[in-house]
Amino acid sequence: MALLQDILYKVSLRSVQGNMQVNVNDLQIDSRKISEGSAFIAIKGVHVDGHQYIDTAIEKGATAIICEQFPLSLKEGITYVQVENSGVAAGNMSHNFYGQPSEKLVLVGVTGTNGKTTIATLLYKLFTALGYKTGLLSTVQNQIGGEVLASTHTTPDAISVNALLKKMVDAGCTHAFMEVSSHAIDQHRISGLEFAGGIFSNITHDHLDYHKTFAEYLRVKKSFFDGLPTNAFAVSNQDDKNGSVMLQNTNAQKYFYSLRTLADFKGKILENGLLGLVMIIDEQEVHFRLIGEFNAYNLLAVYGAAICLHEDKHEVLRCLSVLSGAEGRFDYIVSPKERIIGIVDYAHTPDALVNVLTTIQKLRKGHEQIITVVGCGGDRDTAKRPVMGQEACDYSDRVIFTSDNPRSEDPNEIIKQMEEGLNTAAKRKFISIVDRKEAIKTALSLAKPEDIILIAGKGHEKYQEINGVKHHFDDKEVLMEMFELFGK
Ligand SMILES: CC(=O)N[C@H]1[C@@H](OP(=O)(O)OP(=O)(O)OC[C@H]2O[C@@H](n3ccc(=O)[nH]c3=O)[C@H](O)[C@@H]2O)O[C@H](CO)[C@@H](O)[C@@H]1O[C@H](C)C(=O)N[C@@H](C)C(=O)N[C@H](CCC(=O)O)C(=O)O
Ligand SMILES: Nc1ncnc2c1ncn2[C@@H]1O[C@H](COP(=O)(O)OP(=O)(O)OP(=O)(O)O)[C@@H](O)[C@H]1O
Repeated sequence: MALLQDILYKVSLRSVQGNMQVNVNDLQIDSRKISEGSAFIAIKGVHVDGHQYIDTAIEKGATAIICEQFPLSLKEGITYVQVENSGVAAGNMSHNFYGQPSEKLVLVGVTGTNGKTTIATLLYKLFTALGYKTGLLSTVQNQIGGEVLASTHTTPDAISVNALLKKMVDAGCTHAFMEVSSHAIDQHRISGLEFAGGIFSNITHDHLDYHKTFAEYLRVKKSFFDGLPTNAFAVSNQDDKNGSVMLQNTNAQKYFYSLRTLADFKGKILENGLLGLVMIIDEQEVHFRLIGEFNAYNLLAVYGAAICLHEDKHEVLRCLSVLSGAEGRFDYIVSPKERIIGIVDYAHTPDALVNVLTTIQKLRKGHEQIITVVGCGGDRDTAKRPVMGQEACDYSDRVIFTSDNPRSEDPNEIIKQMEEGLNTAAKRKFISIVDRKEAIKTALSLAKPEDIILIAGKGHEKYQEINGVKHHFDDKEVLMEMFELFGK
């Protein structure tokens, strides 16, 4: 419980009708979650305008309304607060309501098209290994010093973020690492948070269904760094075309990592194989369990951030060397008899798919086939479908197009779009099997000893979303079932 006036600290107010000295029991941006004595923040969303639920919220017990426009008639006994931007207000108000938890933690945000989960998870594991009680907010899961909480978003809404950060403070966490998605930046889910640092991994074509243009996507990502305070650090990828642009207007202390040029955190890959990476970082040769060049970048980003947080470099490298990555990220199992390698990977963007396939190409001995099972999600960026279809064929010997999370779309239509524009060579390599389990089964039936099967797109997910219903589905589980079924 807190005073409305206190919760509105740092919020740009336009006008107020009613008493600011009322106690607020709870804060909500969703009228369906309102309880007695709550404050309801009306936000104009992508689908509907929250302002239309103001009266419903009052009927359910809201006593304070925060909005951009007052409703035509105001109800007695209710405090109405008009703000410039409800999304920004939601961020600041949540921060205040939950006792400004980000200021009591060393909070680091990770943004970029690919690598956020891996980097944030590695930081969580590293700082835990270094002896800190640590929190994590990620696509795969949220963690509070070892306690695992389900995750619904890459970056939850402002209220949930602050509630989770408060839980971390209450549990005695000193550090928190969180993924910062472009949707979250745009929707002000991180407004009001005090970051000790920000990390940029890379930026490529993605989420243009939401941001419309690449320039807008870039601007949104960059605004995260523009908003960092002077005492924060910003660590960026020098080898990404937009790595410098990302930090050009930040007030934070700038640092760069690179595998190619001189940088604050420079790495060199000596070996890149199925047993992991051998790298030189800061003149120290280290063996890592993670696989592939993109993970060399992730490791450098993590190393850079840890150094910015004044950790001892030898300790950091020692701890990093034994860590595995995030679940469903280049997660592989080998069949007992025929040594078929099954890789489950979350790659669901054109860039991530090429990355994982080129990594496999580099790691293969040469005689094995690469069989890829891949689909594209429904109700999301459609432009990537033909691109991913072609890429899968370019970098594999056999490809099976299948269903991902079709959501409200017809999976056959999605697959058709993946098939559109395939070149002649690609047309000879693919088949389409809409049922994902059947597709994996077929991949196994095609596989000869030591072949490599990549199942891309869903990684850690334990479900397949069809028409609003989440059906249990676990790529790795199906893969193991098929290894057994075929006795390979
Ligand atoms: C497209 C998008 O980002 N939508 C997010 C957005 O919802 P919205 O704008 O559609 O909300 P809306 O339905 O228009 O409603 C507007 C407002 O009215 C309120 N409302 C609505 C109905 C009602 O009866 N009463 C009521 O009060 C809603 O609570 C909301 O505050 O704001 C909600 C609250 O923060 C989010 O949960 C929701 O995420 C949806 C579920 C989603 O799927 N988002 C994805 C695209 C997303 O955010 N992904 C990124 C990761 C991307 C990546 O890197 O892969 C993420 O951070 O997870
Ligand atoms: N630094 C990187 N550069 C390019 N690709 C990467 C990088 N790190 C991981 N990947 C690839 O992208 C996939 C997604 O990785 P990860 O989950 O860490 O990214 P993410 O940014 O969190 O994505 P999402 O928000 O969609 O979960 C991985 O499975 C891997 O194939």
